[in-house]
Amino acid sequence: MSKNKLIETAINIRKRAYVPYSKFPVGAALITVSGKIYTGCNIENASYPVSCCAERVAIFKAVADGEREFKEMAVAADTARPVPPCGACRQVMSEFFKPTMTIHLTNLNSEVKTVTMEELLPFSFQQTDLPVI
Ligand SMILES: O=c1ccn([C@H]2C[C@H](O)[C@@H](CO)O2)c(=O)[nH]1
Ligand SMILES: [Zn+2]
Repeated sequence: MSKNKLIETAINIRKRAYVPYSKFPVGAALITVSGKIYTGCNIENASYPVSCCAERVAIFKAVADGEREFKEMAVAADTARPVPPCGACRQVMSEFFKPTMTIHLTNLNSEVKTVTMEELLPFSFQQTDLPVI
């Protein structure tokens, strides 16, 4: 799938967002190395902190489906600048995405900021930082 199609998919899945509290729908689309597409939207909760962002929904759907190798991601929201993923999502991305993997951050004005995982979360805490037990 092309970069533009992936972005279009991220924009479209915003329609499924469950956002009664923030009224701020976000969409994400993820391509696996095997060529499958996983989408995610944000899903909020009356207990606000239990809400989950679009990016993590897409990654968790893919991982639950047996996928662990990813190629490219797009994230879309109606923001003034290309939407910056939150810190929790950056950490989850860094668990599964290689440092060179590209993430297209976009908004509804067709502004796209393409970053690598390493640019999005440098010096991230990794499995290899844990002591060997
Ligand atoms: O990159 C982002 C930023 C925010 N949100 C969600 C979390 C919450 O539901 C709403 C407002 O923060 O947007 C995402 O899904 N992804
Ligand atoms: Zn997030």
